[in-house]
Amino acid sequence: MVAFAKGQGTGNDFVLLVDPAGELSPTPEQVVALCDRRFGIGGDGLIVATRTEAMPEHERALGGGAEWFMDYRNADGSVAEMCGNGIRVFARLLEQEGLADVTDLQVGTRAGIKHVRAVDGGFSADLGAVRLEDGEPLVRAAGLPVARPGQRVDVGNPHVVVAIADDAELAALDLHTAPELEPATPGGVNVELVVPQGIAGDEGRIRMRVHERGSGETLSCGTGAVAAAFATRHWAGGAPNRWRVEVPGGVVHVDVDQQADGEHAWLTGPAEIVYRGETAIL
Ligand SMILES: N[C@H](CCC[C@H](N)C(=O)O)C(=O)O
Repeated sequence: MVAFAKGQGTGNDFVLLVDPAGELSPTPEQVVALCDRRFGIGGDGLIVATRTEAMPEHERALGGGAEWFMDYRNADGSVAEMCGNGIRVFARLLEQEGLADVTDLQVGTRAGIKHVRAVDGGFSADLGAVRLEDGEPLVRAAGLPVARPGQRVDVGNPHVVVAIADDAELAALDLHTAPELEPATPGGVNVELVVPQGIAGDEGRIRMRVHERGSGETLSCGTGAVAAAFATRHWAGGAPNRWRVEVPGGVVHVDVDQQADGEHAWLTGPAEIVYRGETAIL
């Protein structure tokens, strides 16, 4: 039997393993079994905490000088570069295990080293420079009256953000099946459907739903919230720098931070370890 933790951040939930020496190396089939909500533990994804030195050479290079590496897998067993909600829950687990000082933590990921800080009972993570990309794929979704052009956003993982007319149209979307993109994105893409809610003071507000690559509709997606904020800010003319993003599972905040290599996104929100157990799946 192998010990695991179950955690969540704004309803994006994860199975978590602490595997310092990288001995578990779960197969895609085991990830699917762990994330299955009937036959397994259940989760939108799996997070494995491994010492960067124990990761394969490619990941070790990406993880640089960070002591711990966040190895993220989607519920379908596919590997993703980054998980914005997950890195907060990852930090919470390291804190509870006494494995790291999380007041100011560097985490290795397949999208490079990320900086995480404990704030106001949750965590704030610098997800790195966010890039708006060319090409406006046409997006079709069940319940969306007409196909709409989407904005491609790179948050270390790929996203397409689509503006939705209003809350009623957002609620009417059926995201049991993945939105269809034209042209399609090789390897799949995370799709955020967003209703701008206006700007209050220096804070923009949006409401969104998300269909995640490799997991389906989730209650929240951290990198997706960043993508949605950056796309909406672009459509609004490049301001403001602070965004409140309401997702079905709660609220996260996105702050734009101009750094030498571009506009970074700080993603802030809660993180909770809900329970612990042992599994026979591994
Ligand atoms: N499904 C995403 C990874 C999980 C991202 C999401 N859970 C987040 O909080 O960023 C992908 O394949 O890129």
